[in-house]
Amino acid sequence: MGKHTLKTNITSLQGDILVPGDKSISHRSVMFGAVAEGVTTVTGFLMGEDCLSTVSCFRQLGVEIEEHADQMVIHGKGWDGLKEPKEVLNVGNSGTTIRLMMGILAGRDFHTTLIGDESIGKRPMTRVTKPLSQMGARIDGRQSGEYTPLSIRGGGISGIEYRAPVASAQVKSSILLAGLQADGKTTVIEPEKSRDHTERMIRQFGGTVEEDGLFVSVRGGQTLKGTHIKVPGDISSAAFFLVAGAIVPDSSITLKNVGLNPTRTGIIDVMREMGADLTIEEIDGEQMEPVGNIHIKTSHLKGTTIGGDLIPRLIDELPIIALLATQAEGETIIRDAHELKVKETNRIDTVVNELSKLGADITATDDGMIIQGKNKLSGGIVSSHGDHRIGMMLAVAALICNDEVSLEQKEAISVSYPQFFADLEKLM
Ligand SMILES: O=C(O)C1=C[C@@H](OP(=O)(O)O)[C@@H](O)[C@H](O)C1
Ligand SMILES: C=C(OP(=O)(O)O)C(=O)O
Repeated sequence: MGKHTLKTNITSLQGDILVPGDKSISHRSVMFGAVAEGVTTVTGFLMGEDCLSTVSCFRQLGVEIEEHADQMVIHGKGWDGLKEPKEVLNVGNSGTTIRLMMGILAGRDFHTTLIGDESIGKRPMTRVTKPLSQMGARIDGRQSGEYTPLSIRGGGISGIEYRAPVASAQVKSSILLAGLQADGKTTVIEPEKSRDHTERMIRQFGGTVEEDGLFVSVRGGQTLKGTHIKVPGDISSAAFFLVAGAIVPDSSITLKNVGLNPTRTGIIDVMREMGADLTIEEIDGEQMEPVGNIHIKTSHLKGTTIGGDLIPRLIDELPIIALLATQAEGETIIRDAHELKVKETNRIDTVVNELSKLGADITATDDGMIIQGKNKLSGGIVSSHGDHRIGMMLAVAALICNDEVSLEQKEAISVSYPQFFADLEKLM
């Protein structure tokens, strides 16, 4: 947990980055592969700590998963192929792992206990335990099922119609995964549309899902069939280089093989609105998920307002967008982003506190932040607070700092982007 001196005063970033696999899609490829019948092969899988937590949990549930240099091979034996684990399952730092897995376990007639790291222990779980209990799963946990450790005994569940109080793909996916095993029909109604990788993947594994605006429904008793998944690059990882390219002088970067699912491209809309010099070349129209190359150059930016149904389309990018806003002309307002408070850290507080240490003019609000732009950043000692996205945002901030910057808890970055510093170096 040592201190790491970051590169500062960078005069140019040039080159190409092959963006690592999408974290959301990598998790789902293992989960769907595990409950499908037959073999699933996955290329482009993200070897980040979060996705490896998913792999280890499903191995403990009796699923054989082979890790090769070029692909993952998952030997699915259907829903009934999952077995009661002998030990507690540890999801590490991964909210996606625990919430989606609860949906799968809700349909399984055996007992499982789930734990995670210190950060997971503070993240709200009744958003999934409540609807899954309504479906008939027996779940308990610390503070009436709000926090880990959680225990679940599933099986014999029935479909529900559920109005989700927050736009969350983890909540939606958890309920849909339970719904695929429930009696009758299950419908989730979201306040705003969240990422739809689960819906796409149900279809790719031969299942059926109905979508009608903010309504998503599945019927129970569906058998899924193993398939091949080609995981695109993660736009949430690309985001750090999109912002770096826009704010570091004399830069020109191409991000290759980036997933361009419209439920994830909020950052592109915002950067264009702010005046970023960004172009996209779409490739390979045959995949379940659209993919393209994004080119970014040093840009003259102006402030903007970000809120409403745009928020779920860029929720994980808000820390790096806050940094972008410090370099824009005028004020940027981020609102309707309460969800930032329940991520790996309270991302409103960590972004505001850490960027303030570097000299940014940024204020926390109840549901977001307000940033005054055209701000020279200085230097200082900052921390990721164990949050990968905060760590990477601070490393990008350092590139434009005049004085020395040291980063504490740098290792958190391996959760979603183990090669981050190696990729950044390539551009210098
Ligand atoms: O479903 C997913 O893969 C994710 C959904 C989002 O969380 P919420 O569902 O809590 O919004 C996002 O922040 C997370 O990084 C991944
Ligand atoms: C919030 C995140 O992930 P998770 O919820 O899976 O921990 C993230 O990756 O920014």
